[in-house]
Amino acid sequence: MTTSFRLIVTGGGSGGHTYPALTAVRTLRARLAAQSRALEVVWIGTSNGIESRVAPADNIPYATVATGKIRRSANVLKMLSPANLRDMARVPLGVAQARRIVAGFRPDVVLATGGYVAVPAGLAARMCGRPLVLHEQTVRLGLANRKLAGSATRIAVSSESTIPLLPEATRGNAVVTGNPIRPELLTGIPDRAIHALRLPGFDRRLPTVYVTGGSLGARQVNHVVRDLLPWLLVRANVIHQCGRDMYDELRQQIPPMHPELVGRYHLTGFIGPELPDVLALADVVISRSGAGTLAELTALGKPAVFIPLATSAGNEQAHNARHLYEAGAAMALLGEVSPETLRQAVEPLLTDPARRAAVAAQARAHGKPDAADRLVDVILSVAPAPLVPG
Ligand SMILES: CC(=O)N[C@H]1[C@@H](OP(=O)(O)OP(=O)(O)OC[C@H]2O[C@@H](n3ccc(=O)[nH]c3=O)[C@H](O)[C@@H]2O)O[C@H](CO)[C@@H](O)[C@@H]1O
Repeated sequence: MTTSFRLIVTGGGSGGHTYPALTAVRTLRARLAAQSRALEVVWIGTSNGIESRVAPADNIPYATVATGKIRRSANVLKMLSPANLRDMARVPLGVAQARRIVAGFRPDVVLATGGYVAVPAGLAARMCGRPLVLHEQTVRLGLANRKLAGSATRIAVSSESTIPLLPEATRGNAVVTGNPIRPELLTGIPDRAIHALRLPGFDRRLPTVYVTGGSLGARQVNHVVRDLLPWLLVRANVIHQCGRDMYDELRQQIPPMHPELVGRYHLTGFIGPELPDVLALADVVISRSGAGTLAELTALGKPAVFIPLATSAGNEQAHNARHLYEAGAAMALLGEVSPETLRQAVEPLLTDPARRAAVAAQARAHGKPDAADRLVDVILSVAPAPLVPG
């Protein structure tokens, strides 16, 4: 092997920030291995976010730094709440800790994928003079990436429509890569999901609906699906991912139903390694429109009904959902969210296979399955040239 490549990756808090980073690390590792180079990597994340489980499971050395989650509010008194003041005081500590890690490891590149933990490591990259690549999953920059944009060597974005929204001085550094998705998501096998999740009551003559509220689950999606279950389960099998924290509460609220219908329903907090197979089994998806899920569903060409998070900053999820809806690539609840509006949106996808196929084809046309490779191109392009033994 010649010289190894050193990467610091930082980002997390939710699946949306974590999985693109993980996919970039794996893709970079494979690319370097093909050139007989090794990857040395350290992930700087939070102590309890999804990344704290995902990175060690992939044998990626993991470090935490003090972070401050600033709770934004128009109310000055709320901004100055004890929790916010305590968290703001942690930011300089986190930067000092991240700086020690960056100075000691001397990475060729620092990759930051968003979430408040990315701020100290991104600032440390600049202080130590290391190239910083940001990756943004959504159309408008998240808070962490906005803070770091001026320090970035390159800003990798998921959509062309992000570039005009960047601070003017940084637009020249923007590159459209798309949002990396885990390659294994494209290789699922439906029958494996039936065995792995133990679904003997599923009726294979019926379509299967996968319900997902994003990595943390979504109470609104859970409730509207719960209320539509008696209607849905007559027509479909349902796998319902509701979020780890909401599982116990929701389990208690499932309406009493005929045992045959109950057998067609599977409730779970989080789908781990079975996700590729669950997606392969799904004929229709009911989902929040977070950027990660959207990138995955379009790459797979899955017909979906989106229920956007209405309060997300800049109404990001509604924007995502509307964009696909207007292209005929998804159904979306853009106004009232109720069991009845969900029924109206999902019924044509369940009962009309030609309609389902048409929406699926449009969805696939919006996918960018090569985003990880493009992001790795950007990372390699800003790295200092490797030392070649003379
Ligand atoms: C509530 C919130 O703040 N949502 C934001 C968060 O979404 P959040 O992280 O929830 O959602 P995303 O859709 O971006 O990503 C979810 C990721 O988790 C994975 N997954 C999900 C459920 C599961 O059981 N198993 C699993 O592996 C999905 O496959 C996907 O890779 O980050 C996104 C990307 O910055 C933003 O667009 C969202 O607005």
